[in-house]
Amino acid sequence: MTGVPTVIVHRDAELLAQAVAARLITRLVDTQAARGSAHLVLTGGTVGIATLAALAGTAAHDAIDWRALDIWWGDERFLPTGHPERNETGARQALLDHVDVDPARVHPMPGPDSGMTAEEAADAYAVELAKAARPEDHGPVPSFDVLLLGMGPDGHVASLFPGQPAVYEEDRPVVSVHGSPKPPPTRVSLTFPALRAAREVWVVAAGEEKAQAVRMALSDAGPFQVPAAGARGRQRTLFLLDRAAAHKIPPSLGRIASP
Ligand SMILES: O=C(O)[C@H](O)[C@@H](O)[C@H](O)[C@H](O)COP(=O)(O)O
Repeated sequence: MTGVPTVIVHRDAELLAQAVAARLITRLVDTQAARGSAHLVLTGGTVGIATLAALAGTAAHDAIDWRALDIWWGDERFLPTGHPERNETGARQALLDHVDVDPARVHPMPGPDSGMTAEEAADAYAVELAKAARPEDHGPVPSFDVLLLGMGPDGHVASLFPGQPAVYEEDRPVVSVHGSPKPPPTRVSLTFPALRAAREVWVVAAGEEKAQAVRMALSDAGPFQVPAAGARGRQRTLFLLDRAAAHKIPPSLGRIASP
């Protein structure tokens, strides 16, 4: 797990989404050039989906080999396929329906229409992740090249909410979540062990309401109290923020890029 995250601040939420999309193109193109394929984990939330829309809106997205990209989700609302509140629905509408992905390499988390409970859906996703893992990966999930995370005002990432059972999970890569403080109440989420298998974790946050959680996540808060404090990649962790979300960061953090 890496040490101190790199913080990059952009003028506003719109530029942040464009900049993260551009960064994603470069990262995925470089990864595919080096290894022929890549694993990307998507997030829900307004900033996460805005990033996908920005990616769809730039012609440069065709530099990515969409047929050689495995797409996963960090969490999912436990709702039927096609439900407007599913993270998958948002991702398909914003991006995936507009690029030539290989359907066999798009891995949505199952919903209740699968006939499974949330627990069974979590177990099924863990099996799918394990099938995609290779011997050189660190554990039962692939070494995700980029794992995107939005962050809530309480510092939650994926569906790992402060003090809830899922933040204490250290063995299973995927769990069900009940009683989520952010509706809907039932979800499926990657756990910290799965998040930390990623080569790079990118926490993307915008807005004044995130500033205190950003400050705590970059200071000495613990991951159970502020889950974003536990979201760290094996090689690199980025906090990609707009100025409003960054304005409470302690000066002690050192130089912050602010294009
Ligand atoms: O299912 C979800 O809701 C997301 O995965 C969640 O983790 C989201 O990314 C954050 O709550 C930030 O959402 P906003 O960007 O909309 O504040």
